[in-house]
Amino acid sequence: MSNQTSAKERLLAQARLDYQPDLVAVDAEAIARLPVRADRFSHATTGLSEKPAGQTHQAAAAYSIALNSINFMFWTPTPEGMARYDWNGAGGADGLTAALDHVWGAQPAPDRLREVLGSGEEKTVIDAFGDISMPRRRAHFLREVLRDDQLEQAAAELVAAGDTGRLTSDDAERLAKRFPVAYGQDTYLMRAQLAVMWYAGYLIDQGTEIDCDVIVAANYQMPRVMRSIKVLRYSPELAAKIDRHTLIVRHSVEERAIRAATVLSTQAMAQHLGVSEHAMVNVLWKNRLACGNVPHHLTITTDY
Ligand SMILES: Nc1nc2c(c(CN[C@H]3C=C[C@H](O)[C@@H]3O)cn2[C@@H]2O[C@H](COP(=O)(O)O)[C@@H](O)[C@H]2O)c(=O)[nH]1
Repeated sequence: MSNQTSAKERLLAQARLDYQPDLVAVDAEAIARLPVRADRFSHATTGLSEKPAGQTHQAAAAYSIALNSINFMFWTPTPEGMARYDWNGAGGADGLTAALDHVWGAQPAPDRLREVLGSGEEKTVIDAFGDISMPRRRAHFLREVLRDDQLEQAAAELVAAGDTGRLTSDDAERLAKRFPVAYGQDTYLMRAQLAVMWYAGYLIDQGTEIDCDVIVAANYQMPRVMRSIKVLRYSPELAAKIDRHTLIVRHSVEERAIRAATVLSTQAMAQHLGVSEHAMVNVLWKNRLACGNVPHHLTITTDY
């Protein structure tokens, strides 16, 4: 592993180490049978262009970074399994986005966000987002991101990277280094890459050509979708655990196996279909509600 040059290569290498096909296997034959329909694939449209933060590249980058610092775990364990996060009728990440927009207000710059959520106090998160899991952790993440002019500096860096026409996992790794608490704890850089992908999606919506090279699959929705389309094959024991809503411990062999298989199958599917990995994940993400009530694995984590 001496000549790894990019963050993406490092995270693919991590996935190969964590891969446990006895627990979760990538089904190469199922992938080979996927119909090639390149017309269905595109970048993620996030609606950021229509928001106040969409008025400038700098503000859009800041929004992408702030939002994704707390884009994780939209469920809470309950005796029956779990309860999903909801904000005024919008569920999961969509609910978070709606609540964040409310705090952000009408100005492009993140000043109001800093005013309302910069203190690091748990109560500010509960007031802004309602009944959400891990409010203390989210408050700490926001405090780090909103400290001094760190967010503005990180946004300026992302804008400069975007100006080169190419955004990659290396830009996500830079975010993880700048914000070790909010972004630096995940070996798969899931939310950091999502931040980069949001900004890339914004630029593409603005008509800018961007080569975006990230893999944002290691969350709880992607493995669920991939299981339902049979691209991932779970061991009967692990499948039963997930179906029974048994918690899967963070960093356990099982959790790492799930995340690894998700990353590797994203790469394999994208290669088979001749599309980028972010477009691959985006089409699965958009169709995640179509796989009915297949449960997702429950890991208490701030990574995704
Ligand atoms: N690959 C990929 N993963 C994504 C996103 C998003 C937010 N995007 C949308 C929001 C508004 C716009 O329409 C965006 O498209 C959240 N996640 C991850 O999923 C999990 C949340 O799932 P649920 O509980 O069902 O919302 C959580 O781990 C979160 O980190 C994405 O776009 N791509």
